[in-house]
Amino acid sequence: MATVNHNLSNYDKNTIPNAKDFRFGIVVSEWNDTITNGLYQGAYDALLDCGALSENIIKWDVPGSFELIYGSKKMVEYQVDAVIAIGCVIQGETKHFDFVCEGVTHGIKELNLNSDTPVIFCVLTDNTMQQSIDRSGGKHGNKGTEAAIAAIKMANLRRNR
Ligand SMILES: Nc1c(NC[C@H](O)[C@H](O)[C@H](O)CO)[nH]c(=O)[nH]c1=O
Ligand SMILES: CC(=O)[C@@H](O)COP(=O)(O)O
Repeated sequence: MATVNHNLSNYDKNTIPNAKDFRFGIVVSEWNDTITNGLYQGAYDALLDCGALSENIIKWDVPGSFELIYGSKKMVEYQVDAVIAIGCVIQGETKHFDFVCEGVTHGIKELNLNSDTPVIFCVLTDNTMQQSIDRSGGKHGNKGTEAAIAAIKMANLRRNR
């Protein structure tokens, strides 16, 4: 279901495990930082709202979305319960968009396959800046909020399965 038809940023805390015992690593791309900062704030606020402690949320910045791969790998080694990789890739004039999106998607998939720590994909891949604005605290919600909820659920699955 497309985001425009369903704002997934609204969550019911009664359906989400308490996050008080989990440590989270958040890796944030500096490209399009007005967007990525909005995504980070949405994720941070949701983690706290669901019981996470601020001292258990570690934030690292990387230059661009492609560097989320290495940054997330290093964060996994930091012994957190889940990693959130935050980026915003916006179509430019060339095919570079395609390669960055494909690369970061594949890289984060590999991290999930090859480590025991869930890495949540919170990378916007948009055609326009407006689409990014709408999905980082705008009319279509905040993908950072959604990523935080996914991180809590996956950290809980990792702990209890
Ligand atoms: N155009 C965007 C980029 N490009 C930079 C790459 O992510 C990477 O940092 C560079 O290729 C060096 O390895 N990154 C974004 O996050 N968003 C963009 O729109
Ligand atoms: C995703 C990108 O790297 C892209 O925004 C860069 O813009 P351009 O394709 O015009 O060089």
